Amino acid sequence: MGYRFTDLTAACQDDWRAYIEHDFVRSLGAGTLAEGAFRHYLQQDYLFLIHFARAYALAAYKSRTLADLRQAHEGLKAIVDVELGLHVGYCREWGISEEALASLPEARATLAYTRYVLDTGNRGDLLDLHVALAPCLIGYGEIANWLNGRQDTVRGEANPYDAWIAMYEGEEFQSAMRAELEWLDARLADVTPARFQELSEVFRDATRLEIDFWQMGLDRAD
Ligand SMILES: Cc1ncc(CO)c(N)n1
Repeated sequence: MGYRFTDLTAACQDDWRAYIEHDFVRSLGAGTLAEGAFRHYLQQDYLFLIHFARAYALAAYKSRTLADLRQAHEGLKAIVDVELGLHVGYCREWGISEEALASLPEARATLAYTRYVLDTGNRGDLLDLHVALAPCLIGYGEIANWLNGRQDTVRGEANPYDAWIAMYEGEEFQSAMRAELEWLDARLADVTPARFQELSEVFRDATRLEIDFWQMGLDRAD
């Protein structure tokens, strides 16, 4: 007993590395990612963020304490008021209008991932839901930091995807990631080995679905 977040990544080390160090991420960092792949990813990520916001609404519903309710409320507000606004603005810079976003067909990888998170939260409790969301929030923060530590990563105007890295290395996202790590470490500290096993399966499945999300971008799959 006495688990913490790093035990979840350790329990699916190969999948976790395959997600963090995916070819999509590497080529985005090097600035060599095909524009069409990035555009497809951005469009699907708009749909992802809408369901991500719904997952925070579910977290509010699943909350037993005012502190948890507040945390879910803050997460929902951050996605709806800040992240989605930024995303729409960012898509516009890439020539994707809000009307185009509103009428997008949802790719299977987006459907699978977002509905998996919502189903896991519905089936389980608040901890299940947070563990299903952890690869998103903690993973993207770790990806930005991993990219920054690499020789092959190109920053500034020479990389058309520089703003994407900047968003996830930024203090706002990084502090949300640290808060999530703290919350998870506190909750995982007193779960039983059997419960940890259940949670590590949720974490691994969500991580595999993040891998599919990157691959969907590379393949422009629908
Ligand atoms: C698919 C996906 N995972 C995580 C994040 C981080 O919020 C995102 N925007 N999209």
